[in-house]
Amino acid sequence: MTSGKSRVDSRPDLQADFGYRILRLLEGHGLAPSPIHYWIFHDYLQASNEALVQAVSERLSAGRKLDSFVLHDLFERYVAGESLSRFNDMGDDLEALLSGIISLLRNAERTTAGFQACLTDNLQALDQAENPEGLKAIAQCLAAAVVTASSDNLALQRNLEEAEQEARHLRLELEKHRKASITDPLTGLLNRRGMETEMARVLKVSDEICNVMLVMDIDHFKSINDRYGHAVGDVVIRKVAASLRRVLPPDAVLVRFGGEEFVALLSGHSVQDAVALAEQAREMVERLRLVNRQDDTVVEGFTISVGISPASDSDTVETLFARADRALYQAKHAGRNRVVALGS
Ligand SMILES: Nc1nc2c(ncn2[C@@H]2O[C@H](COP(=O)(O)OP(=O)(O)OP(=O)(O)O)[C@@H](O)[C@H]2O)c(=O)[nH]1
Repeated sequence: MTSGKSRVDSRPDLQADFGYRILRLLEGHGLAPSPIHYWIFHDYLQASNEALVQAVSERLSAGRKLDSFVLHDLFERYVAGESLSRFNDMGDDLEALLSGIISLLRNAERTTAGFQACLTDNLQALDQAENPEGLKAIAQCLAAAVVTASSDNLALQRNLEEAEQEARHLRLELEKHRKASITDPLTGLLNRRGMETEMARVLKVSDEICNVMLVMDIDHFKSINDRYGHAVGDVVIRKVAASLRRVLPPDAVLVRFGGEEFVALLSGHSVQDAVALAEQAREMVERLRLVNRQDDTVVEGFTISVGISPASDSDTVETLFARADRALYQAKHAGRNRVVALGS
């Protein structure tokens, strides 16, 4: 087995050819074309994962077997642990898996055609058989063809079932990792990575609708951390996030932008609506009281400032954010614990 350096071409004929090369390798190693097996050989042939290529090459040059157990282990070590962005490429791998399954079905078609040809030949021979010896030979030949065809079919069925099960598992994993990669673990809100995709989608689909962005920041948060400690600071961030979630409409895209800063995109709301909602959120946060369980002291006096800007038709997430952030700066500059809206 050798590792090719070429990237997979997106043309369907070349993709199918690449798929066939992987399937031939799978066949050569007596492995089912399951997604994980497929993936390992795919990355190996593509030489896209250096550590994996090295691990596979070492095994092969040491004459060690590549069985399903080894491939699952390689997957855990060198593929599943890679950066989450790798999961975005999984669509391509699943597509390749599909072409693998199609090729399996073609093989099955060929087996069935071969079986039919054997039946036809033997039926003709049956007409011409003149003695019991000849009949016996035909019967033996037919029996052998039936056994081969049914064991081929059984193997195919097993391979397809295994592939289907793993494809389902991969799809669930993919969804789990996709969600984790765009979620902020402290608050459960979208993180910055999710912000770009989700907000760009809203801006794109709702050209005719009024979109408004809010940028919200906890005031003097550094002093909360300094006075009560980082753990209490984290609880404050969570409480503020929960207040924002409660006040803002359920379809608002709400993001923890980082640290103590949050961003929301409202769709189908005027700037006046956004100001009213921001005022509600500001008041709710101002009223929050938190008891520090370590010494029973009450943590209070935290507030938020909010900057608001409506989106124009030509806005990207970045340009809209820059304006709403400017409004936030004005709110901070004017004394904090307030809402400032541009273009209202
Ligand atoms: N507890 C906690 N603190 C964080 C987290 N991320 C960032 N911080 C802290 O948040 C603080 C942000 O402080 P600054 O950017 O100076 O802003 P500020 O004190 O809120 O002041 P203004 O924004 O001007 O009102 C820093 O001390 C960071 O260390 C986090 O996840 N948890």
